[in-house]
Amino acid sequence: MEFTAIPGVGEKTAASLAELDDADEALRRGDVAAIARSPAITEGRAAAIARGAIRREHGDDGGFLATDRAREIYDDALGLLQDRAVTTYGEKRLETFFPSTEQSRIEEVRSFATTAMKRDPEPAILDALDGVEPLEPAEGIRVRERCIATTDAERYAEAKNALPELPVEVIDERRELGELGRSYSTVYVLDAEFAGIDVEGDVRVVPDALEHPEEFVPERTLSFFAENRDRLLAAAAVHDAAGTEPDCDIDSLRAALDRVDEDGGIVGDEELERLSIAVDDLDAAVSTAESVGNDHLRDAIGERDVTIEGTDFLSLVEQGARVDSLLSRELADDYDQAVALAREHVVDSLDLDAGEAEFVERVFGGEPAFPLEHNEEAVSRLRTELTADRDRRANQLETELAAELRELRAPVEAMVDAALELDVELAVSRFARDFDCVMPTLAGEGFEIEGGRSPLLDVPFGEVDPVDYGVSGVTLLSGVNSGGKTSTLDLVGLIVVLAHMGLPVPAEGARVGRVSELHYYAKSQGTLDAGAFESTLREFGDLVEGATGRLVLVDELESITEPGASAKIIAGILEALDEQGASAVFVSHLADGIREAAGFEVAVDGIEAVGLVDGELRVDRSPKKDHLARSTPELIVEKLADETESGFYRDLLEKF
Ligand SMILES: Nc1ncnc2c1ncn2[C@@H]1O[C@H](COP(=O)(O)OP(=O)(O)OP(=O)(O)O)[C@@H](O)[C@H]1O
Repeated sequence: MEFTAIPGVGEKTAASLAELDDADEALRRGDVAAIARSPAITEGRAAAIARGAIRREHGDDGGFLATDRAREIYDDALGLLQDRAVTTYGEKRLETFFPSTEQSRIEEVRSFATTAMKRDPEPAILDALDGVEPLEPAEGIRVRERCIATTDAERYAEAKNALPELPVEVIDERRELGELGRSYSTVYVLDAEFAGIDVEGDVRVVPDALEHPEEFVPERTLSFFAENRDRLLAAAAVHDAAGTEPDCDIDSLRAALDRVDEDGGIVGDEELERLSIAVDDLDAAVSTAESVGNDHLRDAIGERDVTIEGTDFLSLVEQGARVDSLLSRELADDYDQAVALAREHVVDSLDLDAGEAEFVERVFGGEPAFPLEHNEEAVSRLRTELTADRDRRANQLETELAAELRELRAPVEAMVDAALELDVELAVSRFARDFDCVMPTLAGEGFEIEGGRSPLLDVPFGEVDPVDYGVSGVTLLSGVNSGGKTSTLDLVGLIVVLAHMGLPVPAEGARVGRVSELHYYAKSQGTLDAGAFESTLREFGDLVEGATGRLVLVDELESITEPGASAKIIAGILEALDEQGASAVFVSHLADGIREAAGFEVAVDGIEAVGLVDGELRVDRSPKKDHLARSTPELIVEKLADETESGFYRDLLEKF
């Protein structure tokens, strides 16, 4: 796919997308997590890019939500869905659902939503989802004990690129390989001509290393699993709770994770643990061994009567001769024993094997002396030996485990993706259950809603009265104050938006005709000044141009100017919309005036008060078709006329 062809994607973002493994697939599926894995793309931006890509694929021009209020209704719908997602991924992924004009897109989401609605959002699954997040690649790995070596400058650059975690050394001659062999626990040589070379250390000739670099940095795989451990276990728990079968064998995954520590190191290998402890405790062991030897010598000397010949004594006094000579003669056996004790302590306390013990021979020994002292150079050689053995052992185990884990990499990614996708499905399912939704039919003109209940009202959802309402063509909606006219428009807007998103709607039944654009105008706050009035009129002028296929919802447009002028303007707009076969619902208190001014028979529906109880209106929330509802003032005058003898109220009533 040409990424720059996606709306909102420039050269820079396209380059970031190109770095993804399978950007086309991620964009097609709206996989926000995969898109956000690309450098410099946040999750929020990823959702916008995915939306752009989906629009492009389905040929959607993105113009469905044509006004601010229409966009607000969409935002509210999205908010209700997002409130029901557990993961941030789920929230972002839901943003890739948008009302579309294209049948193919609507069908795609409808089939997703139909499956989703069957899912049972059990609390155990929702709890488990809490820890699931998209997997992160391991970063910041630096390997110091192994290196890559090559004689070729070009391969050097390739190696740096393919294996950024390892030091890469350029060598001129084989002698240098020996030096590297001494400095690193393992050297990987890229040049085939060194095959069979015999140099000190662990030097391996691996000419095809750059073709499968991950095998040479097992840390990459191990860190990936270590860093994502919680997410992986959470995703596994989601599948357990949901009873779904992920692609990956969860038992193998758990067993493998038990073998990796939180830093990506190996756990549970006795030999590696022995070597690691030996390296760490070497200095302490040598120092204690020295004390053990010296304690022995001190006791031996203390218990001994030393006879010193006169000449020796003189030579000691006159020439400052050292006591060592005396020691070697008098205490040779005790000294040997002290050395043996010290060596034994090092070997035993560090649990050294026979080969390593040989190095200890050189740590304590030599001519008898007091106090007994260790040979630092020998300690250092032992340390180098133990460290190299430890690193080699670790590398061997890491390589083996990483090879096993690499097999699991794709399956665990699929497992986490499936868990995250389940969150999106469960959000849709919870939305449908919380608001008693049904899948609408998309057919015909206008809309027909049965038992619709808006979740956007300021009353708890349980207390919302169901509304039946259907419109085909152009209609005025009249009704008492606070009867629910605005709420009805909101309900229609919400159901039309959700239906065009491919999602279920909060109603017992709904048929929605496909529309090309939703124009919803909220009630204006008071009369407009001349300039604002002119620009509003221009807006409606544009609206009625090419209005076929549009659904227009307008709330009390009369408030923009004086009632007489308003009625004429509304009548003119309705005429234009009617001529073009658009669907429209205009809420207005000026139904009579509009009808008079209109050049065609304008349909009027009404939200009727069923009575006044304790000064409060009781209304039937479902608009009556072809019925001009009586206004609140009329109802009150009627009440007064009924209650009193006064002819004034009866005369007043006559005037309505
Ligand atoms: N279907 C419903 N179920 C329960 N309560 C409702 C319903 N519809 C509206 N209401 C309540 O009535 C109130 C007024 O509704 P709304 O603003 O839609 O009336 P309106 O007819 O547009 O009023 P006005 O003529 O003053 O603009 C809402 O705030 C809500 O509390």
